Amino acid sequence: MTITASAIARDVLADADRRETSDIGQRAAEAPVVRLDGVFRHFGETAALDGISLSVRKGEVLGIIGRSGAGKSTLIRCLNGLERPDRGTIEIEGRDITGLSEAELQPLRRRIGMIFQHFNLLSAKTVAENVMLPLKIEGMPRAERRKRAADLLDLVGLSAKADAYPSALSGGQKQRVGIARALAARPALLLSDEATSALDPETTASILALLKDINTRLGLTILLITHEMEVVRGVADRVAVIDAGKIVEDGPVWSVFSDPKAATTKSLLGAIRPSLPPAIGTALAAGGETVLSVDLVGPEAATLLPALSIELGAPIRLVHGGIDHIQGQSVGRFFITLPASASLPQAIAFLTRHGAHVEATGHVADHV
Ligand SMILES: Nc1ncnc2c1ncn2[C@@H]1O[C@H](COP(=O)(O)OP(=O)(O)OP(=O)(O)O)[C@@H](O)[C@H]1O
Repeated sequence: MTITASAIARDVLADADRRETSDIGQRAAEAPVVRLDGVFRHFGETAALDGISLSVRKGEVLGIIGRSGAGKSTLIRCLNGLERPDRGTIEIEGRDITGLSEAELQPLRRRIGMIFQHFNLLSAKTVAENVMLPLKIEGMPRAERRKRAADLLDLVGLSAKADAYPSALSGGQKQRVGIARALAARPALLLSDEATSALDPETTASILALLKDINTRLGLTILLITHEMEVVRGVADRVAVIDAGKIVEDGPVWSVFSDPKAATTKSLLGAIRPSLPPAIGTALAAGGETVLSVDLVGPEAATLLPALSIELGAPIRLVHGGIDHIQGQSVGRFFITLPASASLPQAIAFLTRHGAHVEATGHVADHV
């Protein structure tokens, strides 16, 4: 579905800018939208958060990924003030929220729009009424609320469903309503808590495309909490991997995907990063073949293998892998074998000279 640029996009942007220079002030304009510094939250012996330091810049989409029990929910609860850290600071738009009273937290919570796995829509209210609810709580006049809800439903491509009830919507449509509602109060941050986990892959892709569209057109900062690398890959600029309450890896998505360092990252990437199927590896090794795994990021990923063939004067065989495109980068991961006549050291030297990371497995000695 294509969502055309609408007045709401300009309106949300203009409003966000006004807030920045008036309500929040110059300090906030320069500060990250979210900043955590040395945040600890222990439950007895369990370190749910074990010294988390993290910043989310304005306009950035940050994916926080971790397995079950890694500390994601505790992090979310700390961000919206439902949980207080034992130690450390949490700043939202430059303001430390850790010492604030419940009353002081209320306006700050409105700066964070949230979307959830199970949508959390009110079943007795129509789609438009659900979107208007945060504005009603804010005290916005009814006519203004209706106009803003209509604009937001236009933004998420659901104008035709304004008067429908949630029970008449598909999961993807419900999440679109959730997104419209989360944006109603013009938040500084959209916090997505496993928002696509209950959706099928196609609907997930359309929701991620919508989030990316909103991020691009409105400059909205988005924090995605997920256990799925596909979600991070689809929409995030940067990914932070959380494990046992610690950030074990943090970097641009293309970089982490092409060269994961932490064991947790490698394991989480397992399903979507090509790895040589064991049966193929075993068969090749039994046949005395050397398998090279070759990782390369950049435009050369597309030309590297033909160039290697020319260098060696012999055909090489691609047995697994290919080129992925992440954040505009070509991320190549290939598994190749060389003919027995080719020089393995020459191949490795050539690939390394062209910036590839190479590992040899199998009957390496046969070639040397
Ligand atoms: N209120 C609590 N009391 C005791 N232990 C807790 C509490 N909340 C969280 N924990 C523990 O802290 C750790 C982190 O939990 P958390 O719910 O933050 O993980 P998670 O990454 O959100 O997991 P999931 O993806 O399964 O929701 C877990 O070991 C959990 O058992």
